[in-house]
Amino acid sequence: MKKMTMKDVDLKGKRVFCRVDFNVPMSEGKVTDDTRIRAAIPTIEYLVDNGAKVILASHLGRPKGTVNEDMRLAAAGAKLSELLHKEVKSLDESIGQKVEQEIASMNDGDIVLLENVRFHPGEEKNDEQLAKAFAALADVFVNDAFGAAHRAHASTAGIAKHLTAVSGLLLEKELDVLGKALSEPERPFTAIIGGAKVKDKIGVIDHLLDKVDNLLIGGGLSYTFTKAQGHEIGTSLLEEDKIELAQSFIKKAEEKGVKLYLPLDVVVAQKFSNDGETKVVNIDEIPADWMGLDIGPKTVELYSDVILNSKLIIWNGPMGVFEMSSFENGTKSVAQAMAKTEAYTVIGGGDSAAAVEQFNVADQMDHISTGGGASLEFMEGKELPGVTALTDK
Ligand SMILES: Nc1ncnc2c1ncn2[C@@H]1O[C@H](COP(=O)(O)OP(=O)(O)OP(=O)(O)O)[C@@H](O)[C@H]1O
Ligand SMILES: O=C(O)[C@H](O)COP(=O)(O)O
Repeated sequence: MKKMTMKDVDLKGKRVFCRVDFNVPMSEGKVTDDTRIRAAIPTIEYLVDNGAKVILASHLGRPKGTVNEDMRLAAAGAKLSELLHKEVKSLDESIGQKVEQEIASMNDGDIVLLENVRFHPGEEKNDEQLAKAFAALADVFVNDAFGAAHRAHASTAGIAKHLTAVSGLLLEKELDVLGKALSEPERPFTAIIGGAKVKDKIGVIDHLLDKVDNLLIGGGLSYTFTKAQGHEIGTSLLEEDKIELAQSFIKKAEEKGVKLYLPLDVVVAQKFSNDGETKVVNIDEIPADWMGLDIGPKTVELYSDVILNSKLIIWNGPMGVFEMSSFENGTKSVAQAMAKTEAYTVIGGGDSAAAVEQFNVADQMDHISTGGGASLEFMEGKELPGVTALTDK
C-alpha cells in the first residue's frame, strides 16, 4: 500500500510534528558524528520553505523512561542550528503546558526541538496517552526517522493514529533505495554479511538467500559456518547452537543456486588484542589456541573480485575486528573494492557505515543507510511499524 508523503499535504501555517532520528554519538556534551542530523536537513528545509511550524522530536540513547542529563537533545539542536544557519529552539520537555505555549508563539518557518521523547516511560511502550499528547501539539505528523522506523513507539507509530501521517524525504529515500534493491535488483546482486554473531543475522541471511546471486560471509559469524564445514576454528567466536542453522544456509544456497562464499584464509592471533603476534593461515589450519580476527589476503582477493563483477551490492557488518589496526585489512579492502566497483553500492548502516567513514570511502558509496537495526529488519523482509502506521494514499 502506498503511503502519503509530505507532498500530499498542505503545510502552510500548519504545526508539523516531525519525528527525526537524532540518536547521534556524543562525547562530553558534543555531537561527534552529525551524519543523521545532516540527513534530516532536506525534510526540515522543505517544511520551513513551505511555511510550516516545525516541531522536531527524537530519541537519544536509551534513558529508560527517566530524565538523563547526558541524553538531552540540546547539543543536537545546536548542531542543527549551525548546519541550517537558523535558530533552532531546544525545549527541555516534549509535552505539557510549557511546550504548548512555545508552539503557540511560533511563526511560520520557525523550528523547535522537543526534549528526548524517551524521557517518558510511555514512549517505548507506545502508550496511547503519550501518543495523544504528542498529537495534540500538531496538525500533521511527518515521520523522517528511518533509523527508528522498526520501533513501534508513541512518537513513531502511536501518534500516527491521531493525525494525518506522512513520510519525510529521508524515510522515503531509504525505503526507495532498499526497496528497489530487494524487489528489482540489477544482477549480479551480491550481499556481504559480516559482524559478530550469526544470531543477529539469521533473518537477513535467510531472506537474502532468496534474492541474491552471491553471498559473501566474513567477520565473527563466519567461524560458525567454518565449523559447520567441518574445520577446527581454535578459540574463534563460535555459536555452538547455530552450527546446524549454518549448515542449513549452506544447503539452501546450493538449492537456490546462490554462490555462498566463506573465508579461504584468516588472520589469527592468540589474544583479542592489537599488540600480540598475528599470522595468516588457511581456513582448515587454525591452530587450537588461536582465534580468527580478520579475513586473510586470499579471501580479500576473492571477495574483491566478486565485488568488482557485481551490479548491485548490499553490505552489512565488518569482515573482522576493524577497530584494531592489526585486523582492519579485510574490512578496509572490502570498503576499497566497494569504492572501486561500478556496481550500485548500499551500506546497511551501523558498523559498516562507520567502516566506510573510517577508511575514507564514504563519499564513493551510492547509499549509506542511516538505520542500523531498521535497515537490517527491512532487509529481513519485515514490516517497519513506523512506516505501516503512516496514512494510506
Ligand atoms: N572475527 C571476529 N571476532 C570477534 N569480533 C569480530 C570479528 N569480526 C568482527 N567482529 C566485531 O563485530 C562487531 C560488529 O558486529 P555487530 O554484529 O555488533 O555489528 P554489525 O554487524 O555491524 O551491525 P550493525 O550494522 O547493526 O551495527 C565489530 O565490533 C567487530 O569488531
Ligand atoms: O541507532 C539506532 O539504530 C536507532 O536510533 C534506534 O535506536 P534504538 O536501537 O535504541 O531503538
